[in-house]
Amino acid sequence: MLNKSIMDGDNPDLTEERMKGAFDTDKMAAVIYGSEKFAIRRREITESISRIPQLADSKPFSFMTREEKISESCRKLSVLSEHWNQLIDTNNEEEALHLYREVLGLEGHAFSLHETMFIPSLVAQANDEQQEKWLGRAKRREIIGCYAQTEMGHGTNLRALETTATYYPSTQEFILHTPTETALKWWPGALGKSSNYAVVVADLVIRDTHYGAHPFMVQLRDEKTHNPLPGITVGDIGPKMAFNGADNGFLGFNQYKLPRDHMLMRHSRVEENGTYTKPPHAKIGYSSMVKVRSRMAMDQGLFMVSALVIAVRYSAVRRQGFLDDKSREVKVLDYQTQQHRLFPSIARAYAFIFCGFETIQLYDQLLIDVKNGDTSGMSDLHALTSGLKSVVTHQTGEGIEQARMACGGHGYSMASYISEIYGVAIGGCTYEGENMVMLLQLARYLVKSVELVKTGKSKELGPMMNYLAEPDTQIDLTSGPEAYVKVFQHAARRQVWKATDKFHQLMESGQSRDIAWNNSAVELTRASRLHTRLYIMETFIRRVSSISDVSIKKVLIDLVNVHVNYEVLDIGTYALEHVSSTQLDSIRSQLYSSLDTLRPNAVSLIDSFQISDMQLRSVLGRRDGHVYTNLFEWAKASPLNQTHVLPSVNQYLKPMMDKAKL
Ligand SMILES: CCCCCCCCCCCCCCCCCC(=O)SCCNC(=O)CCNC(=O)[C@H](O)C(C)(C)COP(=O)(O)OP(=O)(O)OC[C@H]1O[C@@H](n2cnc3c(N)ncnc32)[C@H](O)[C@@H]1OP(=O)(O)O
Ligand SMILES: Cc1cc2nc3c(=O)[nH]c(=O)nc-3n(C[C@H](O)[C@H](O)[C@H](O)COP(=O)(O)OP(=O)(O)OC[C@H]3O[C@@H](n4cnc5c(N)ncnc54)[C@H](O)[C@@H]3O)c2cc1C
Repeated sequence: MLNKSIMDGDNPDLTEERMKGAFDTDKMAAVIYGSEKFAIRRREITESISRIPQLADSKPFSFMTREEKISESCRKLSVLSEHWNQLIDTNNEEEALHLYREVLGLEGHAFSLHETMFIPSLVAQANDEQQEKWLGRAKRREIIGCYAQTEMGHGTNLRALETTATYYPSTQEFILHTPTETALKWWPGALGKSSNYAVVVADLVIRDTHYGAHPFMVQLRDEKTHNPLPGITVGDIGPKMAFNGADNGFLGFNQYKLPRDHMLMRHSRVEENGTYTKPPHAKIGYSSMVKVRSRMAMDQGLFMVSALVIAVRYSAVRRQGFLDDKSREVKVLDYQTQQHRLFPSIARAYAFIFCGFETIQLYDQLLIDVKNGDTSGMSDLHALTSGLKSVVTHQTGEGIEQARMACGGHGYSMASYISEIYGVAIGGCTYEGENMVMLLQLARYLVKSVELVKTGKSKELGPMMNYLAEPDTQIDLTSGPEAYVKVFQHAARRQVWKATDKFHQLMESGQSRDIAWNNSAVELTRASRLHTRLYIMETFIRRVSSISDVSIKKVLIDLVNVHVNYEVLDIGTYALEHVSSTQLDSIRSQLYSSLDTLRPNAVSLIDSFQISDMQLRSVLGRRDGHVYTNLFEWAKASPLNQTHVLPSVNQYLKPMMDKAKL
């Protein structure tokens, strides 16, 4: 059996799709998740979880209030605490994340930021003694931590953070203080009610000199009572668009005293007498953000996949309208418009995940390099992850919204769960740096690269930048996916040069650097997007070329074909400067035929992610495909349907109608 999801009693339409799959979904899972070993571990963990009934959802998330969601995740965390070691290798971050996704879902929980930013901050920023003191406690979950940086008045512009940490040599203490309302920390996940510790980012002040943002380890709550400590104001910021299982919080300090050794001192130091040692790289304190950004291609890819699993399975069982055969309605997946809506997103999701693997590894390597005193890779990774987080979050949002619409009316119901996936995913357009701002960070790097080429220093170009120095060449579109890479290189190069030239010309015309930058900003962000999309395409092709299994490679090449054709058409206005409109027409035809080629493998391609029903939390997207029965059962379970007559009807509607009758 090639598609390992086939089971007796499933919806026959889905079984038919699974029978058509031309490759082994377990083997594809091994490619997706980086190794056969990890793909197997994922399945084992899912299987073990299913044997612990207390880890199941006590009712569908969509019927829970915010308070119930928070209580439910805490209940499960306490159950999990009895089983960590038997379920996962606790030192393996990917296993832990898989466990969290399965059991707790994507709406957030008390440890949302503990694993993703609190522990990584201690790993990257605390010195050995500090790690000795706190890291073990954090890893054993004796304490719960978060990452408190953003303030009500400032998130993007870190240099303007108002919270101060003023050092007093006489007492060898810092005083943490929130000088204004806008200086309140605002947004940090799990800060409001769950965390008792936080890595707090504050402006370091020594003898009236401001040294800028530095990280501090701060206890917020009493370890016995969980009450806020004196001098600390902390609470929840209220409901959000999604992610409501998390208690994003506010935090204020009133002259709060902190011992000197609570500043995280791996890279910068404050001595007892107040002498300050600066870090080896000015932005080394930003590493926790780079860590999360380096994960985002992977995590967003999985968000998009979740929506696609739902939409593709549903499209294979939803029958509406006729094609050739007028005796039976067709599966909506057979419509070209449906395929055009969904398949390019499947391709992007695979591409994002392959990119994600690379950037996660690059971050891990950077961590080792920095520990050994080599900070030279920081700028490259910052530029790459800034562009990547912006492009993948935007395209993931687009893809999830298309998936919702592809499910028609039922997509709009919480039974599909797509609206929640969408709400959580698009948070990524904002967190870890607002997308426009991060595209402009990459643009700085691109502009500097062009300046290197212009001044004859092309040899100094960073990785991925050599194409900026190359001349335009003739493109032969029949030569395979590499030709499409060339189209992207031409388009990205032209846009990067164009934006840089504009910026330079404005400065030459007398505008200050900052004003000229702002007046070129839209063109600069376009350059960053094209550059990043080129990187995604190259990585996708490189990864697929490296695969040896013939049947897996074949279907992934089909997917690459969908990707390259779709992407080039999507940047049509830029591509037109390098390919003729006749060539674009032929790309269009190839896209339509590549959708056709992919069609029989569509369900197997999304089944290969092996996202369990528990993790998916979608009634519409369940593996068994019994959509209508499942939907009806779900609606019957709605709290509104537990009585025939609601109290509000008796209290308001009936008297109103009765009065109208008089
Ligand atoms: C199936 C389901 C699957 C489930 C998956 C589950 C996954 C879980 C996901 C859900 C979890 C949710 C977690 C949410 C976490 C959110 C946490 C946050 O937002 S925390 C808060 C996040 N907050 C933010 O992200 C705030 C965003 N803001 C910032 O990061 C900064 O203010 C800035 C970078 C924009 C500017 O900084 P500024 O200091 O003003 O610097 P200048 O502009 O003046 O540039 C000067 C030079 O520095 C250079 N450089 C800069 N950075 C770096 C770097 N890191 N390195 C190296 N270099 C860097 C720069 O290139 C330039 O170089 P050059 O050109 O001169 O050569
Ligand atoms: C779900 C979620 C979870 C979060 N979790 C955390 C957390 O755990 N810890 C934490 O510390 N923070 C957290 N945050 C906060 C988050 O990091 C910030 O909201 C984010 O960095 C954006 O900053 P901002 O809110 O100041 O946006 P702003 O910068 O105010 O953005 C508003 C607009 O101004 C534009 N803009 C701003 N500056 C520039 C510029 N220089 N050039 C051009 N345009 C500009 C932006 O593009 C945007 O259009 C979270 C946020 C969300 C939504």
